Amino acid sequence: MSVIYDRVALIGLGLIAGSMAHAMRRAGLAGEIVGTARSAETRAVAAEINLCDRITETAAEAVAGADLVVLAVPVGAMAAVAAEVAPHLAPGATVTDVGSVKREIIEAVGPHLPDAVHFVPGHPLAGTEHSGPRSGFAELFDNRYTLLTPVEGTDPGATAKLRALWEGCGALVEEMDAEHHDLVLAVTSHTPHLIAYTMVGVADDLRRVTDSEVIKYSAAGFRDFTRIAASDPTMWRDVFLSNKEATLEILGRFTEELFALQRAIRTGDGDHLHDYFTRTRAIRRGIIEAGQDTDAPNFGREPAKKDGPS
Ligand SMILES: NC(=O)c1ccc[n+]([C@@H]2O[C@H](COP(=O)([O-])OP(=O)(O)OC[C@H]3O[C@@H](n4cnc5c(N)ncnc54)[C@H](O)[C@@H]3O)[C@@H](O)[C@H]2O)c1
Ligand SMILES: O=C(O)C(=O)C[C@]1(C(=O)O)C=C[C@@H](O)C=C1
Repeated sequence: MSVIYDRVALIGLGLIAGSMAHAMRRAGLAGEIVGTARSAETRAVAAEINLCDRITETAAEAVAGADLVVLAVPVGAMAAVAAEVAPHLAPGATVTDVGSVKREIIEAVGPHLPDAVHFVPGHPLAGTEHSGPRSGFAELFDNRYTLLTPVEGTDPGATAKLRALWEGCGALVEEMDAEHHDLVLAVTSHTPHLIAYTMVGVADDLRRVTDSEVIKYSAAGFRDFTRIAASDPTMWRDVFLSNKEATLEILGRFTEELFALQRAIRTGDGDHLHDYFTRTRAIRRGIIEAGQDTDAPNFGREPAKKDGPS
């Protein structure tokens, strides 16, 4: 594969930016990768593991002369970072982000950017519960979707170039309206995370079951919940605060279904439970048939990675 952007600036050097750096290098997609992070410790680790070709102290320095700028910080920090880099962006550059929520980022980031740059928001649907500069790996995006949510009037050439970069990183790319993205992700990612956080919280609260019993006897289902519930607290706080409406809508539906199942258990309605579980089993089979097998090595089940500073 050949170079798509001469200089890519990564703002924030955690799981996603780190994985992009590895994936871009794997395929030779960037002439130069420049990275920056707000903490000196993160920058030092990134330099130590040679994550980027160059590390700068400030975001302003990182974006100078870059033809692609990737905002890879928590959703709630996107606007401030955009405001900081805006005066230093090269005319004609593309700015993208990797945030898990799209509408609020577009509203918060868009107004800071000069007319002379292209803003193409994005979201790779791939991750792990780890964070920080040591957690990234080149295969993270392989065969996983990245959704681009360009706003009306975005230059199709800028979107096509970003699509090529993500494809070069191994991703399957689709375009989607930001509002719809936020609803879909509330169903497939945000609410499931909230449920995992809750279930692990319940186990923690249940004083009749000791912590050591939770650890010793944790069955596979609960273990999966604990992996998800170990995800970065700042990232997930921002996701829920930013995707409030869609998450609350899905949570409302979830609660209704939960009450129906609760009632079926109380009244001994085995048919209801059986029918329900038959329907949900078919969804899992559909995911596997579509090639998005959650047991595949790249579905958040990579060998343990160390969390680094973030
Ligand atoms: N982790 C996932 O599974 C996943 C998947 C897809 C998208 N995302 C999105 O990608 C973005 C980055 O997530 P990540 O998992 O790489 O996070 P991370 O914690 O691994 O890295 C975040 C980086 O942002 C920096 N940062 C944190 N707060 C900041 C602030 N206030 N100002 C400037 N920099 C700040 C940190 O120092 C770090 O370098 C988030 O917006 C997240 O929603 C995450
Ligand atoms: O496997 C995981 O750790 C994830 O939860 C990754 C996951 C997801 O929900 O699928 C989490 C948040 C993102 O915005 C994208 C991907």
